[in-house]
Amino acid sequence: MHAPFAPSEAHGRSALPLEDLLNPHDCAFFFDVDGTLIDIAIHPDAVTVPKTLLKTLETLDRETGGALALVSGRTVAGLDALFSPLRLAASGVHGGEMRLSADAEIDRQSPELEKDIRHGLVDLTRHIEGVLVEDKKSTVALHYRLNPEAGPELKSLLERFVSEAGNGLSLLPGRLVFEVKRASHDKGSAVRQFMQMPAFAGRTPVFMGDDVTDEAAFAVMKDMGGVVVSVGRDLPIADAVLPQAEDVRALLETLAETARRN
Ligand SMILES: O=P(O)(O)OC[C@H]1O[C@H](O[C@H]2O[C@H](CO)[C@@H](O)[C@H](O)[C@H]2O)[C@H](O)[C@@H](O)[C@@H]1O
Repeated sequence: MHAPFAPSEAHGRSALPLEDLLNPHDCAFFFDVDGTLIDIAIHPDAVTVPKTLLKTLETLDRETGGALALVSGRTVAGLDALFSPLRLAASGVHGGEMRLSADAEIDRQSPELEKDIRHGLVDLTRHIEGVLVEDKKSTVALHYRLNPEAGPELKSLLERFVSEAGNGLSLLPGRLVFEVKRASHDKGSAVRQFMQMPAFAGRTPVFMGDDVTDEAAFAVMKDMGGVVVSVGRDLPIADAVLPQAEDVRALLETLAETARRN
């Protein structure tokens, strides 16, 4: 495991490593997926979930009594397919879908985006080479990983589109992606809902995330006395910083083993 790149007391952080700071039996765990649990890939469908990660998550979920949730920009159905056969509590499309426990139904927080909006986004960006449109119905992700130079043009087109559409739409930047979504929900609203559930309530919330899209949840951690673990970005709000997803996986393996033994 790499050493965290900001292990000292910068920003008032504890010098203790996370494996010593976090007692899994007292924590509620929230994990962003892409860039946090799994490595970034060139295409949304090209990611892989290591088998060891499945085992680790299964153990942590069991040992915490279900106080563990995936909180992602992907759909919950997409998360189930990726993490199969594991099924966990999950929030999808940036708080737009909630499954409050592993065996619950998926609850949609707002209506799907209208067809003319979704199709309008395809038309608007068709001429930009290397832009991939991922239509998740509740949100539309416009990826430019295949052509990073397209970022500024894409951003300005989408800002105008969202402002002209009105209708409570917002634009959320991510890792070489812009997502058009409703403003009414985000990862912060998702985490607040989980924390009201019996499996999560009364525990210390811990959110691990790598992206701008995780910042709403980071802010909620601060309101709730929780712990922010930032992956790959040294943010003042972070209680700890880990360099990359493989360091998260190694930390979780240690925590799962600790939980299993005690
Ligand atoms: O909130 P997350 O779980 O981090 O999901 C955010 C978005 O992740 C996916 O896109 C990102 O990962 C892809 C695979 O590594 C990468 O190719 C892309 O450039 C990234 O933006 C996913 O496709 C989106 O739907 C999620 O919203």
